[in-house]
Amino acid sequence: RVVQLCLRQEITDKDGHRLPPGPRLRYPFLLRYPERVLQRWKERYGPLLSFWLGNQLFVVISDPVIVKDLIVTNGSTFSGRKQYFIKNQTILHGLAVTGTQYGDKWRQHRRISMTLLFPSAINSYSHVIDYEASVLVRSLHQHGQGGKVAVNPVQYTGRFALNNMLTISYGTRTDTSSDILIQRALEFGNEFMELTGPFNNMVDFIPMLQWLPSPIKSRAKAVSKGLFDTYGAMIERVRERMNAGQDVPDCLAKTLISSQEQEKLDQEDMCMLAAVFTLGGVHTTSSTLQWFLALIASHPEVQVRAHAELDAIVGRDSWPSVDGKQNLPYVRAVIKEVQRLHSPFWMATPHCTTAEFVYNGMYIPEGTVVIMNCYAMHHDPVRYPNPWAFDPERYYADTLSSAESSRLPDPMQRDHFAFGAGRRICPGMHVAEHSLWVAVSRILWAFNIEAVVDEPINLEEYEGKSGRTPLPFRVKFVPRSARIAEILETRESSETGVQAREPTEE
Ligand code: HEM
Repeated sequence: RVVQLCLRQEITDKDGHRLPPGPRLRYPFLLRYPERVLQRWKERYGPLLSFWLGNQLFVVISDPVIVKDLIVTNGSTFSGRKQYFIKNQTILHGLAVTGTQYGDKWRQHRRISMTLLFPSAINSYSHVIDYEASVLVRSLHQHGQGGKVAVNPVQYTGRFALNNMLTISYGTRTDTSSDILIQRALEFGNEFMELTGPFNNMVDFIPMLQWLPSPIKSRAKAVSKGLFDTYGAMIERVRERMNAGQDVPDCLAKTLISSQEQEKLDQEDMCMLAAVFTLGGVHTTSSTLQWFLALIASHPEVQVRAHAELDAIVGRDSWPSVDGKQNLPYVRAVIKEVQRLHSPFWMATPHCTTAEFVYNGMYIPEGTVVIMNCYAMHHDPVRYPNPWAFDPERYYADTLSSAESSRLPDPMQRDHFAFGAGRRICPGMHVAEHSLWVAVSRILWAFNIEAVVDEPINLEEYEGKSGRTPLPFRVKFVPRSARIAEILETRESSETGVQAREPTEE
């Protein structure tokens, strides 16, 4: 019996189809950097492999064509979510779109959140993202004392991403990067990413452990309570403002409150729907910006090329416009290359089968967790020659947005898989791309981003088990022109139309 518990279980369907090949042992969890293990297994067992963690069967896809065949074309079978004990049951209570089982509730919650995330909806708040980008660049300039002092960018990228999400979710923003709400939201985000890796928690795969008290269970409960308390209170604040007849800007909370009865949403639904923008959109966008800064400071030759393009097309008297993407193909390519080389999620978010399926003679049972192995796909030398190099040139001629690219008939032509695939593809991808564009193009326009002597930036290791951020690092933001401070000054005086939080709640 003990041997059985340690060995792979070979199961077949009624026609004798076997599972995709995989390692002979059954594991209780996978250690840190599981993508490296999966890469080795991919070399050994091929682009569709299977393995067991405790009682859970996983299938790992490392090939874009198989992703398309299974997750996109057969989305009706491959769009479930495993109800992980820690992530989905304890923290998210099976909600928050990302944690919701495939079905009517997921459809309803995804539809509601999309009302704020469609490209047409973004137009109504793109001026806010524009404004937040100027706050970001100005803070880096000020706190970096014009390039004299090295800066750890985490608070600044965090505030940029958080304010964008707070605006969309609650029509509000925070004023300083040391604001307690920013700290708390970033801490929740980091803790959530630490606790919710797809392979790390033994308790997710050995059910009897779920009955025992454990530090990880306590931490998960604390995050869950924090999410409900913080975001629930913020919804109530919007409700109070609406009840008092105040002019509340259009935002998710307002949509939820206005349609609460019609959509039959309870308080848990509302909290988790509102929380997901902050959970899904802040850590991801902020970490992509941090990887951008880590990579660009480590590759001066890329920076020189980007600056040459900016000088030739935009000049130094005004900065890149919100819709100037098509005129700056190299800067646009830098963003895609950052997302390829350092996607925040190497495993996307695991899908789960809602029925059994046979693919090329291999059996995938109902309830199998299906992993898109972005790490392997993003480092495939056939699709990306010299795959470990940071080389934006490879995307120079790619004029498509990531959403357009995800719909290409040939999956080998898709830009990258950082936003996942199929029916669960990231609904925030339009706003994420928009935010990344304004932040990256303007930071590049404003500064030479320089590594600090004797402080090497680590591009190999990272923090977070589900979402990845670089280890702490510092860079210098050296202004590229004497007029930058003046230009930033005039830009930041523009109106946002959103409310800063009341100081009493700091
Ligand atoms: C660079 C930024 C971002 C990255 C890399 C990213 C990545 C992802 C990935 C990989 C998934 C899983 C897709 C799948 O299951 O196939 C996902 C899902 C999701 N993302 Fe994003 N995301 C980003 C920004 C955002 C933003 C800004 C929002 C909200 C405004 C957001 C909200 C969501 C939601 C709600 C889901 C769950 C979708 C579902 O299960 O149906 N994300 N994201």
